[in-house]
Amino acid sequence: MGSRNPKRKPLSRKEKREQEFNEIDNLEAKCEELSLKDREFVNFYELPLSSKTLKGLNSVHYLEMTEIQRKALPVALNGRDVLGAAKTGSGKTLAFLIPLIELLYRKKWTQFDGLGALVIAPTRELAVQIFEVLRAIGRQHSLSAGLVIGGKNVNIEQERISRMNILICTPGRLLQHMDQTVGFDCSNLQMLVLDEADRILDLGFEKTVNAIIENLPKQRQTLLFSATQTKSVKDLARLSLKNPAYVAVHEKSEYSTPQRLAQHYIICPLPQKLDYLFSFIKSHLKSKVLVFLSSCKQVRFVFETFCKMHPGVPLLHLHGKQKQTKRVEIFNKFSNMKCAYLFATDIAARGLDFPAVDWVIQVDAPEDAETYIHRVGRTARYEASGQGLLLLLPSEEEAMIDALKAKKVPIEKINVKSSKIISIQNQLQSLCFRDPEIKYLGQKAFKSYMRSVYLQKNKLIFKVDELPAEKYAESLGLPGTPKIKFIKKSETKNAIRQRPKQVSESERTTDEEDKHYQKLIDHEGDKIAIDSEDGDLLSLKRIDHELPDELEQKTSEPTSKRKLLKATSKKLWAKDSKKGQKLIYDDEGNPHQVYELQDEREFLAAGAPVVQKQAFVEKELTAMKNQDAIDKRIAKEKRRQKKLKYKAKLKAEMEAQELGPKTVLISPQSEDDEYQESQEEAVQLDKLDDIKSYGNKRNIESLQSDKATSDQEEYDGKQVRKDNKRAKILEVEEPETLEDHEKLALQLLNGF
Ligand SMILES: Nc1ncnc2c1ncn2[C@@H]1O[C@H](COP(=O)(O)OP(=O)(O)OP(=O)(O)O)[C@@H](O)[C@H]1O
Repeated sequence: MGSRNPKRKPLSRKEKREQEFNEIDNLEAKCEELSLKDREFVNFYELPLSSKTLKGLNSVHYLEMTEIQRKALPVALNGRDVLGAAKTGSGKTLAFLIPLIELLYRKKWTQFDGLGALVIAPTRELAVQIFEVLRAIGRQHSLSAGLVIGGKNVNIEQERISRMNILICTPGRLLQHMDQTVGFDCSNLQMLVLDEADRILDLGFEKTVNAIIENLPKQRQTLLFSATQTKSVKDLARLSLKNPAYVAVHEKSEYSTPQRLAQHYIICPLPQKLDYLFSFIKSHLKSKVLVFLSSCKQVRFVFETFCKMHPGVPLLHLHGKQKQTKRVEIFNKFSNMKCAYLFATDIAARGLDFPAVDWVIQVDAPEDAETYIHRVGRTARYEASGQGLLLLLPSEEEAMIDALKAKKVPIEKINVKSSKIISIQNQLQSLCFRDPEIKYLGQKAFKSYMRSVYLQKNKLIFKVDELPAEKYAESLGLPGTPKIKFIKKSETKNAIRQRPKQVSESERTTDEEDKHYQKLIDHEGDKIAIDSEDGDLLSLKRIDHELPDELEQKTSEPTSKRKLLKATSKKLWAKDSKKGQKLIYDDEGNPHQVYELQDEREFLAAGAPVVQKQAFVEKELTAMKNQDAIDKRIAKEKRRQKKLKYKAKLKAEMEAQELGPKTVLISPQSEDDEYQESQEEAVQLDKLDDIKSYGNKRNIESLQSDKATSDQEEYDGKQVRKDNKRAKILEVEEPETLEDHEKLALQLLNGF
């Protein structure tokens, strides 16, 4: 007889704590030994990890480590600072989250110890994603974790933030809490992680990140991870790294991008970019594709117009000007879709782990090779394969390809059969013509594209002077080329002066795009101003751009009370400023005053006013009559063509069915309304199909009354109802000649 397993007595709280403390002592010793070992670990359980973390990893099926995890985890668990670099999609997130959880666990961190670890990510989406991974693998631990990103209610965050042990945040919002939230204390911080470290340490975030670091204790462990890692000594000094371990697993590999990623580029003239993109979509309807464009406005224009052209696949768009809830919704939606196109700015370029993306298309060239690598890395993640396609203008090809080759990106040129390209220019033109909002979006997209090219740092790739501006505007469907004016830095001083030094939190954005411009401006000697209706001067949004002291004083301290009053009173300002002028534009786009007076001498020379008036009236009358006659002829011809077409169709159908006597069913309708005509014609043809199957007059009558009823439901105008009541059936031999038609028309006019 086998003895039954005696039921184990559950451990008391004290016993549990003792067991945990034993485990921790054991782990501490093993982690210290890690520096001595030169052993390759393969599975997570081989590392000195807590049973809680191992359970968490197991629950999401992470068993075997990826290369970066194998190399970075032992070093980080040993307590050293780490500079981790590995290809996109190679599992860097776990390489910093596991040491973070383990460190706090080994230090027996409790809610009373406050903030123990900080993870900083460049975009909100990436922060959300990291938070989700942390939640998944850390669920067995009793540590509290919070997500601190812009676009959420700051007050709610303020209430909770001081209770958190781990924070995942974007730089702007974190600094805001450091400045404003009472009781937010970082003095006990044990670990700082920068994901996409090179991005966080670059110029766009420089001042914010410096200010954050000033608030952190120097005694801490720091981990930096990115696919394109910084090695700048200056950057490392800023972070006070101590003897960091540089773990770059793919540095020696032949290529810097994933092995299963096939990368191609095509040369595409600027005015044909959207044709190429649309043609690609039409021929890849069963794919999941991420499309990168250079600005929010580009994204919006392409998204709105392509939606209206119904390509036959779901379209989504993601950019920094959307509300946070919308951004999260789109992120989740695209993640869960099998076939869809997501048009996005560079906010989607780094770190995001959308599952199973088949293609990444870069419609607008990336600012540099690093950005290319991050964008294209949204596909072929972990063990999956994927494809990348880059569209380059002829002027961009040489320098961009050189830059990519220098960064070990294997990219091949392919040619596209011009016969396969669908031109959408006419459709865009008609959309812009019909919908002023689309036209407005198009103008904005045009300007923002030109602006982004102008602002690019690498002038060997981006040559604004070589862009075919007019043709590009035409290709977007715009009726004319929007005016753009590039002005020198000195000319923008006034505009700068008028900007307040600080911007509100709602204006602060982690939007890659804005920072990207920001960064570029810092590099540029010149600034750019766009001559747009909303005074779209390229202004600096970010808080870390200060005005020179001198300028600041001029704006903030008016020299007299009168000036102060004037500066703050809209009424006084409006009184002194010039009144606006109303202009009318002719067909050629030339502006005219609303009332333009003829030169008096010319007017008198043309004869007496009464005679002139008479001549004018006669001239206009003749013109009207002529035009009227032309219109009538056209309308008549249209009606005739339509009748002939309808008759031929009917005849063919009758013959096919051998329905006996030829019958034409006519109902009263307005001949002017083409749309209604065609609708009713379609209805009649449908009904006739039914008639044919019954084949007798009674059915025809009942169908006619059916039609009257459905017409009444559809058009609720009185006249239509009246007409329908009067509707009769007219059976005639099919008219063969023009006389027959006229006779039939007369009968109809005379009420049969
Ligand atoms: N050990 C593992 N076993 C199985 N899958 C893993 C493992 N580690 C990571 N992954 C998966 O690999 C994918 C990419 O991981 P992750 O997002 O961490 O990559 P990354 O290196 O940070 O990429 P990027 O450079 O683009 O930010 C994720 O879907 C993740 O679930």
